[in-house]
Amino acid sequence: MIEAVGLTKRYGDKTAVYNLSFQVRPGAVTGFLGPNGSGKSTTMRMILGLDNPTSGHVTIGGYPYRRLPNAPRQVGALLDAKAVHGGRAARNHLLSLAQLSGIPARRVDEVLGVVGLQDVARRRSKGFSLGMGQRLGIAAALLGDPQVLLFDEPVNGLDPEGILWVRNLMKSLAAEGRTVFVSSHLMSEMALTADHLIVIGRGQLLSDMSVKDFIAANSAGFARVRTPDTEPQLREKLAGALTEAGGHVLPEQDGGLRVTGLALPRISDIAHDTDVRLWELSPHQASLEEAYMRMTQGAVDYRSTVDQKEGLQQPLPPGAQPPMPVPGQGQPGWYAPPPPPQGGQPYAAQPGQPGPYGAPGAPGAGTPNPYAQAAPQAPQTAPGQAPAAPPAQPAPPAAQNPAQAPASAPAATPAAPTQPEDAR
Ligand SMILES: Nc1ncnc2c1ncn2[C@@H]1O[C@H](COP(=O)(O)OP(=O)(O)OP(=O)(O)O)[C@@H](O)[C@H]1O
Repeated sequence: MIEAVGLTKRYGDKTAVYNLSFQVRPGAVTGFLGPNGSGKSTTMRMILGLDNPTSGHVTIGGYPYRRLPNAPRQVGALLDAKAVHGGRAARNHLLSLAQLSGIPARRVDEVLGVVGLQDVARRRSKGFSLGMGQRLGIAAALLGDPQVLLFDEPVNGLDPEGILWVRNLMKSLAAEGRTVFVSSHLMSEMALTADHLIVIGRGQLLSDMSVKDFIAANSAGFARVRTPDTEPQLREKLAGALTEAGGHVLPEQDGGLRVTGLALPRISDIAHDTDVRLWELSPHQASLEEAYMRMTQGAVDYRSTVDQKEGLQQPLPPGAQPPMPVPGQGQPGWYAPPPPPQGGQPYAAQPGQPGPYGAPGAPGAGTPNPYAQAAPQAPQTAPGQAPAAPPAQPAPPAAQNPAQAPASAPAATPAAPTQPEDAR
C-alpha cells in the first residue's frame, strides 16, 4: 500500500502539492487524475523518493522509498519513457537496470516478451516510436516483478491495440493483488481501467472514491425526452408542463429535452396528461469525463480561449464563477454538462435560482475554496451568484520553514529512472 500523509511540495513560492493525504490499496487499479500542472508527477516523484516533500511524508508498505529494503524488487515505475540512454539497445538498457538490482538476465527476456518488444530487443531505443518507448518503460517497471507499480501516463503514444494491452495489463496486475497507481488524462480509458480514483486540483485532494461513486457524486442521471419533430409546439408545451411540475428542463441541439428532477414514469404521465406524444424517453448517466470536467472545472490552470468560444467550456451566466470543487467531497446534485448551445445562452439562471446545471448554489459555500479561478470580469455582488473566489493559488497556511526547503537530487532511483526535478 502507498500512503501519503499531509504531503506538501513547494518550489520556491510555487506550491505544487499541498497537504495531500491518501492511500493506494493493493488489489485495485487506482487512477490518479488532475488537470495539467495539478501536481500528479510531483506526487509520484515524492512517492519514489526522487523529490523530498517540503512537509508531510509518503510511504510504501510502511517505508519511505529510500528506506525500502530492495526497492527495485518491490516497486516498479514508469515516470518518463524518454528517460533512457538512446544509444543503448532496448535489451541492454533493461540488462543494465537488472544488473543494478540483482535481477537475473532471463527476466529481461521475459519482460521484453510481455511488452511485445522481443523482435526489436537489439535495436537502439533512440529509433523507437513513442509507443515503443512506452513499452520499454513499462518493461523496466515490470522488471523486478514488483508488488507496487506506478505509471505516469502509460498509454501516451500507444495505438488502440497498445491501449487495450495496457488496460488489460493494469487490470491483471491488480487482480494478482498488486498495488497499481496510474495517472492519465484519458477519461474514457480510466473509466474502463480504474476501480478507484484519486483526483487532485492545484496540488490538493478533490476526490478519493470509487469510479462509480465519483460519477454518481459529480453528476446526476437525467432523462432525454423527444417530442415529434413535426410539431414543435408540443415540445414547448411539454417543457412548460415539466417545469411546472418541478423538473429542470434544458434544450438539446437535436430538438430533444434534457430533464432532471423528475422520474421517468412521472415524465411519461405528464406527457400523457398534457396530450403530448413522445418519440423518446430514455434514462442517461453522465460519463466519467463529464463528471471529471464538472469536478475539476474550477481547478484548471491552462485553458484555451478557443474552448470557450467553441462551447467546449460550459457556459456560465454572466458574472457567475465556475462551480467550485470541495476537497475530498463529491458534489451531489450536479447534472451532466449540457451540450454546447447553438449560439446565445439558453440556460442562463434567474437571479436567486440554482445555476444552469442544477448546482444548488455554490458547493462549500461559506468555506474558503482554494481552487476557484478568479474571473476578473465578474461582478462579485449580484444576487444569486456564487460567492467571490479567493486567489487562484492555494494559500499555504503557514510560512515555509527554511529547514524544510526542497532537497537536492536524491540518490535512489526507481526501475525507470528519471532526472530528478529538483536537480534541474
Ligand atoms: N522542478 C520544478 N521547479 C519548479 N516548479 C515545478 C517543478 N516541478 C514541477 N513544478 C510545478 O509544479 C506544478 C505541478 O507540476 P506537475 O508536473 O507535478 O503537474 P502534473 O499534474 O503532473 O501536470 P501534467 O498533467 O501536465 O503532467 C506545476 O505548476 C509545475 O510547473
